[in-house]
Amino acid sequence: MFGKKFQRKYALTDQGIINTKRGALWTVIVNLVVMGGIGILYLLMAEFMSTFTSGSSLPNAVLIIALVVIFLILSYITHLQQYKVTYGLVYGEVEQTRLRLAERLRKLPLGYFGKRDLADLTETLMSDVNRMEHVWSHVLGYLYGSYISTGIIAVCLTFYDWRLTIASLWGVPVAFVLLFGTRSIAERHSQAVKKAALNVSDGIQEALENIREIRATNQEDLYLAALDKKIDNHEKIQIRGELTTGLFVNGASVIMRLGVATTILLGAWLIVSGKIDFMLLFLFLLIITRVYAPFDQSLALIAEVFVSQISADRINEIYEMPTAEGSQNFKPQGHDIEFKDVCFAYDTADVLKDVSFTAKEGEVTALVGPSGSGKSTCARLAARLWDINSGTIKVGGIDISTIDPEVLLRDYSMVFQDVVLFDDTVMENIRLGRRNATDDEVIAAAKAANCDEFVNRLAQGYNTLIGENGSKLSGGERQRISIARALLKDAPIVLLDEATASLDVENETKVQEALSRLLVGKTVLVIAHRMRTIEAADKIIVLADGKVAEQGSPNELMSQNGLFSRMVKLQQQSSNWKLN
Ligand SMILES: Nc1ncnc2c1ncn2[C@@H]1O[C@H](COP(=O)(O)OP(=O)(O)OP(=O)(O)O)[C@@H](O)[C@H]1O
Repeated sequence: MFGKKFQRKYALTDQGIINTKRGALWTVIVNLVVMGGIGILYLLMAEFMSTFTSGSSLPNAVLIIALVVIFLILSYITHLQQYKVTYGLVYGEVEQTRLRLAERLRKLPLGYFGKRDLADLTETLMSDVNRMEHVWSHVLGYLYGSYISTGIIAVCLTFYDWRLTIASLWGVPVAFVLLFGTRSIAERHSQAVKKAALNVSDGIQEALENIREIRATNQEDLYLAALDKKIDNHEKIQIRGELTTGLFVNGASVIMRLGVATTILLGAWLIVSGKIDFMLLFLFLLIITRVYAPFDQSLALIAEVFVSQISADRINEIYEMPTAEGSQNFKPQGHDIEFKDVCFAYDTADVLKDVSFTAKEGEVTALVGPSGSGKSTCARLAARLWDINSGTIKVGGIDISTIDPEVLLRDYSMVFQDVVLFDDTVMENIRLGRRNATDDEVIAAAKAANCDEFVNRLAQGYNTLIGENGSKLSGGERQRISIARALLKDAPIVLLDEATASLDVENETKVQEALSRLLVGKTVLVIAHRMRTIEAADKIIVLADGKVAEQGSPNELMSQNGLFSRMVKLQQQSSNWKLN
């Protein structure tokens, strides 16, 4: 009952499955204790009845009180224990599940994040886990414990009268068969509700992210109307879903309770025909009122069990996604980056086709080419941010697909177009480059990246909070923080993707000076549209449509009169830059 399939079905951790078993066990104990109370009530009633009918003496009051007190104490202890196991331990399970998800996400290749949108992932981490929490705490232990205790009670009752046992309990399996038979309908509705809810959160997130563009293009009304439509649709689908599950759940509850009617009818007939006495019917009536109670609670939440299946599937999808793993032992012979026949596609369309080149240690290798030719993709693949489809990428002779990305990235400093900053101070954002750097080292790197000038203007200097993703800073300031981070890290491989694109000429010149100090002796892969940025490159790889069109020194390429020389000439028309 509580095997691996059950664990996967409800996305439980190993500890979670143990807790669920405990919850079910304590539910069985609670239900049996309550049945014991009903048994005491029955015995007392039987004694009183025989006093009235045969005139025997009344039962001993002390014994009655003792039995009631024992029942109350047992009931209190078992309920408390059941509460602790089913509710208390579930919070630990929620924590473990979120940590396990976060750990998985940390190790997933970046390609995964391109395929699933962030609102969807946040939904899994927050709402899906919350929904599972409700099922773990309110349903699983109660439901499975009730199955077991009802089975035990049914066996005991057959010793009294098998006919009445069937008459009183037939409704339970029939109700559940009906409910699980209509499960696919409920699940379909749940899926539709979930999709509509995601559409709403996507719409809200999109509106918040693009608020500037929406205002700038006067699209507010249009956006709100579209969002309104999504919210209305969600409401409509939700009401339809609630009605459907309500119908099935209440139908099942009514069928279960029909057992009371059949027990009374059969019991009355058995009494009239002299086969049982009234007290036995009374016992059955007492018991069935209690047997239905835990099922009622589970039935009310059964819709959640159905919906939870979708949440569990979404959680399992993250658990089961192959992570980017590899050896912890990375001892390359130097840091040459070698691409050999590399093919890569983000989805189905090939972005890189048989790309081969070597970026040598101590040299600056520049990737140039038209927009969309695959330059940034090459830089990302060089750091194993994605895994390639075929070919090999080696660093210092070691295939990087065999190395744990976290270990590999220790040897990389990266400055990309899309700078990622955290809602923390300037100091801590730069320190991300090297966690154990002292304040003085951070400030030295910041000065080298020309951050000092704008940091001194901030209210709390280096201790100023810069907002979500550095929203309080300009594009150029954010880029300089990213460069300071790379300077601080001082890794043997440096990837620069449009690293100075957001800087004005004066700042660019200063930062280029700092960068040129950083780049000495390193393996540098640089991407820039502005030829000025790559004029000092030792080697140039020209990409066109995902293929290497030309490669060589700048002078060699200029003399070939190919794509590179055309690009340089085009830029010369708008500036006076000259090669050599
Ligand atoms: N995350 C992604 N998912 C799917 N396709 C992508 C992704 N990133 C880039 N692409 C596609 O891959 C191709 C190469 O993109 P890439 O960013 O490498 O080009 P690029 O040469 O760096 O362009 P640019 O000079 O404009 O920055 C483009 O067609 C782009 O649309």
